[in-house]
Amino acid sequence: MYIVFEGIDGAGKSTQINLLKEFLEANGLEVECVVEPTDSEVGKLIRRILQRPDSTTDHVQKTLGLLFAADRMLIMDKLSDDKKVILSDRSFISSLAYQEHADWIKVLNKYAKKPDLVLLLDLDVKKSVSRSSGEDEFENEEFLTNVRANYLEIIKDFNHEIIDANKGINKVSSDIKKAVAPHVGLCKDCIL
Ligand SMILES: Nc1ncnc2c1ncn2[C@@H]1O[C@H](COP(=O)(O)OP(=O)(O)OP(=O)(O)O)[C@@H](O)[C@H]1O
Ligand SMILES: Cc1cn([C@H]2C[C@H](O)[C@@H](COP(=O)(O)O)O2)c(=O)[nH]c1=O
Repeated sequence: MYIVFEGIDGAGKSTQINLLKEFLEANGLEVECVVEPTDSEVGKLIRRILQRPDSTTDHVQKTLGLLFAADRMLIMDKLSDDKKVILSDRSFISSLAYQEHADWIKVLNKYAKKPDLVLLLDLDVKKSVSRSSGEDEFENEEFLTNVRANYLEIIKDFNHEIIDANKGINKVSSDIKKAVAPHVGLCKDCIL
């Protein structure tokens, strides 16, 4: 089972993945977490580029689209272990939302694994900017407003749940557990 967390910067993906991992393991499931960009040499290059002042320009966005596609190929083997629940912090859906909702991104990610379930943590853009470190040039209101709009359109093509990430951490966690439970054979109504 390959479950992907998506959402704009600061939506709570890392926080919620850790809480869901604890919950699933407490219920006897084997869980592995992955994150994009990865900690590979490609991922490290990506993170350096994200901090460049020109990272939101068209040509750098196209460079990032190429690099993200290559970076995620390096973890493809991890995503196909059917004995585990794989929780991923981002996927090729981020490339569609952040770089461009276009065929060239879909072709580049032809071999990327399609998620069994996408949890879109939908957050108000102003909250995103206020929660972000400000290290990445992406973390600005105008850019993230466009990314959020892209997500709400793109997500329709996937098996998904939209989670209101504006709520408190524990309420968001409860909503996520209820959304995931039926997909992993757990009782949804047993979750507070
Ligand atoms: N529901 C919430 N309410 C208030 N603060 C939250 C909530 N969820 C997460 N936070 C806080 O917001 C910040 C970002 O959270 P987190 O790193 O989990 O988000 P993220 O989606 O992984 O971010 P990024 O995509 O930028 O890595 C952290 O300081 C975290 O404690
Ligand atoms: C996978 C992926 C990520 N991004 C962007 C989104 C974020 O602004 C940064 C780093 O991600 P993090 O969750 O903040 O650690 O990279 C992107 O533009 N395209 C992608 O495919």
